[in-house]
Amino acid sequence: SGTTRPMRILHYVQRSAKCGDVLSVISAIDSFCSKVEWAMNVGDKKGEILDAVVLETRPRYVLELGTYCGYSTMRIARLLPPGARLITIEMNSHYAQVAKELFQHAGLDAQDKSAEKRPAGPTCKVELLLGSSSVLIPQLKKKLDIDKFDLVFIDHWKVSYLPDTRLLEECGLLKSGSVLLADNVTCPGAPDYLEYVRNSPRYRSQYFPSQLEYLQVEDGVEKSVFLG
Ligand SMILES: O=c1[nH]cnc2c(O)cc(-c3ccc(F)cc3)cc12
Ligand SMILES: [Mg+2]
Repeated sequence: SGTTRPMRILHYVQRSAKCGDVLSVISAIDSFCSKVEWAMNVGDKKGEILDAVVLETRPRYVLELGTYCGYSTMRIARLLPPGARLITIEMNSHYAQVAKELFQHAGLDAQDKSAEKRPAGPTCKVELLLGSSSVLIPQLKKKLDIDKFDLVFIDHWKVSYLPDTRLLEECGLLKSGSVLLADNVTCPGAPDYLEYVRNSPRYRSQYFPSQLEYLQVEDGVEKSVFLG
């Protein structure tokens, strides 16, 4: 089969969203995925919860686990002040490539950190890392000169939610007040992660009920504040 789903999203956006207009790219993805073909973006309903948490947290350092086509990356980036840094990790190189092209269409100042040709240091807001989160998380402090994250959006593979959270703790990447926001804690579900953040004395956790992107199926996001 010729094209992939991410490519079909990209082509629809390139045809129908205004260049340099990140809101029109976000709404074009939502209209494609609600009218033409479902895709695993956080979507507009859970996206509004994400927006509210970003605005409330006013983060300077953000980590996203699971870029996919970059829909939530763009939702977050549009709400960050200049000088803030958004690191997004994707292990699928095709997804990462499509995300980069969507960022370009949106006029988002993004760079592919795995590409050597760009100048060193944070010249822009979004830094896309290609690789496995479990391999890259322990390298963030040294490679990217990051100390702690104010906000982590967890939206990759459900079996990695808990081990990667433990890894963030062990690598000293969370500070008292750091916020974890996890997508899909109901569908497909991340039961071991939920059990951990809801029972650990080191987190104050809150569930925001919503619906699975573009469908009438129950899902929700879990906001967990690290208490140090
Ligand atoms: O694998 C996923 N990663 C990140 N987000 C996801 C997401 O929002 C939804 C789903 C998903 C949900 C229902 C279904 F029937 C099939 C896939 C998967 C992921
Ligand atoms: Mg998701």
